[in-house]
Amino acid sequence: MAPKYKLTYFNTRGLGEPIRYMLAYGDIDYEDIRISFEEWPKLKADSPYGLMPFIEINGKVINQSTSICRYFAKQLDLAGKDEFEALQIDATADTIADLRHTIGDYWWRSEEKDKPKKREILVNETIPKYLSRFEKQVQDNNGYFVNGKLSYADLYLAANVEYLSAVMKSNILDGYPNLKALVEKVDNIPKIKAWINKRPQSYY
Ligand SMILES: N[C@@H](CCC(=O)N[C@@H](CS)C(=O)NCC(=O)O)C(=O)O
Repeated sequence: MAPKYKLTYFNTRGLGEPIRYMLAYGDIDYEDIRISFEEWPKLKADSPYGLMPFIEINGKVINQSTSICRYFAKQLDLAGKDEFEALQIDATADTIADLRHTIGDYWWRSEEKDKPKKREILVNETIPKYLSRFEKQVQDNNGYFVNGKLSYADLYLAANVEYLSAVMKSNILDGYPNLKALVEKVDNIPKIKAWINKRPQSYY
């Protein structure tokens, strides 16, 4: 029997969307549980490490969004054909997660008075540092992050772009044509496209 999955996260894209992309790509059935910011404090103490997202798999609860993506990626043949390819894919996804964490720190965990300076550093230094390297990697790999074929790192970028662009209040991929083309390719995979068309609306 197919495992029973329940994914719990805020009603945002944020750290939940990469997992939802994997589930959509694999056409995997799951319960998409969305917790409001008001409800969350009541649930926090009973969650693993007081953080979301987490997934329940046949009654067992597991945290860490990127690990959960990788778990599904392995089942969907998106995690590499051998150990070295898997390492390249994992390193790419973890680097995207690093960028997301830095942007998240600025937006969610900074004092208002510090935000303008932090934003300036992000826009002028941090984001270009990451995206220019990603751009070259995709250019060198025939339109994908690793070895010219789709992997979960590609889905991971695509699933993060709207959230990060919402935080930065501009499309973070402007000026990076290879990354834009990659995201468009991923978002046009029929099962991903169907998910994008039916998913609940959210700003972040
Ligand atoms: N490394 C973890 C980070 C989890 C995390 O920071 N979750 C944030 C949401 S974006 C959270 O639950 N914040 C609520 C809180 O701190 O109460 C992952 O990728 O799953």
